[in-house]
Amino acid sequence: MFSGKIGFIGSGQMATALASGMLSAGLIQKDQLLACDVSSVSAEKFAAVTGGQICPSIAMLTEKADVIFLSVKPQSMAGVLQTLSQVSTSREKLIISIAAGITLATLEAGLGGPGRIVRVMPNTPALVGAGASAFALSQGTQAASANRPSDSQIVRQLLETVGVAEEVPESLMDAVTGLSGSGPAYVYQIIEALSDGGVRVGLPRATATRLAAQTVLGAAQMVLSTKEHPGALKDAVTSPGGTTIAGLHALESGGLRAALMTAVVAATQRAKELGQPPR
Ligand SMILES: NC(=O)C1=CN([C@@H]2O[C@H](COP(=O)(O)OP(=O)(O)OC[C@H]3O[C@@H](n4cnc5c(N)ncnc54)[C@H](O)[C@@H]3O)[C@@H](O)[C@H]2O)C=CC1
Ligand SMILES: O=C(O)[C@@H]1CCC=N1
Repeated sequence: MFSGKIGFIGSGQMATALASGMLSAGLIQKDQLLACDVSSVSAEKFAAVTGGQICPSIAMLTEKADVIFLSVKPQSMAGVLQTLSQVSTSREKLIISIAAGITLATLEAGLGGPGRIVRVMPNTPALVGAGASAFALSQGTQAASANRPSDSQIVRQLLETVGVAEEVPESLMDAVTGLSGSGPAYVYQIIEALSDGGVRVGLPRATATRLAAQTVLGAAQMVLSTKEHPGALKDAVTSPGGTTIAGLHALESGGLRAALMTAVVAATQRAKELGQPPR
């Protein structure tokens, strides 16, 4: 259980996934959840899905919340930081940015100096408790004291409630963004393509999609549970002269592995670009 209030500035896809995951896991109740958004459509959708309270302003949310997620697009961050820096109580709050590319230095500069600031890269499977997040702490985060956990412990608790969480040096946050932040979209394309393949060889669509998704889930669980190298697990599926090696040969001819590696590199590069100040 978490006893404080959690606020989201920006109540879109990722905020809704995190909030819903925390509620489903029983970490918080809906009366501990706040959000504010410039779009009333987005705010109302968040309230309808989560039951959280909508605040009319960033100032009001900041007064009430103990932990504040900055969950706007990177392009909207400068304006949010400017508004937040003018709310005197913001310096006491734990501020967690989930924006791709936005550095701790940019967050500190925008908020008027060092503070309780953390950079997190979550992903949308947090909605179903299967998220993969990484976080990097700024110098101004608080250590534990007799009556209070450290900011690091708070962030880890929030993220581990909705999946796995790794603390990483900030220099690796763009790489995390390119891999696990964007990664669910790569895997959805893989599942869709596998399903298309199943339909191509005669399976009904619903059956094909279910089998494809469960195959991805099962293979991922094998990697995590057995701790075997993925190549060794692949070898265990692959009979000499059998069906799997025929399929793997086709994947190699299509450049699947190179395409996935290039996707991670391209997304990492884009995260770096998003963190640059606009020209
Ligand atoms: N969608 C994803 O899978 C992931 C997104 N992120 C990061 O999360 C952040 C949000 O992304 P999404 O949820 O996908 O975007 P989104 O577009 O669904 O949500 C952003 C929300 O912020 C609101 N907003 C814009 N300016 C605002 C302001 N000044 N004050 C209050 N609200 C404002 C928008 O109206 C919108 O509802 C981004 O920085 C993104 O890099 C990180 C990991 C994964
Ligand atoms: O596409 C994006 O920019 C965001 C960041 C990671 C996932 N979605």
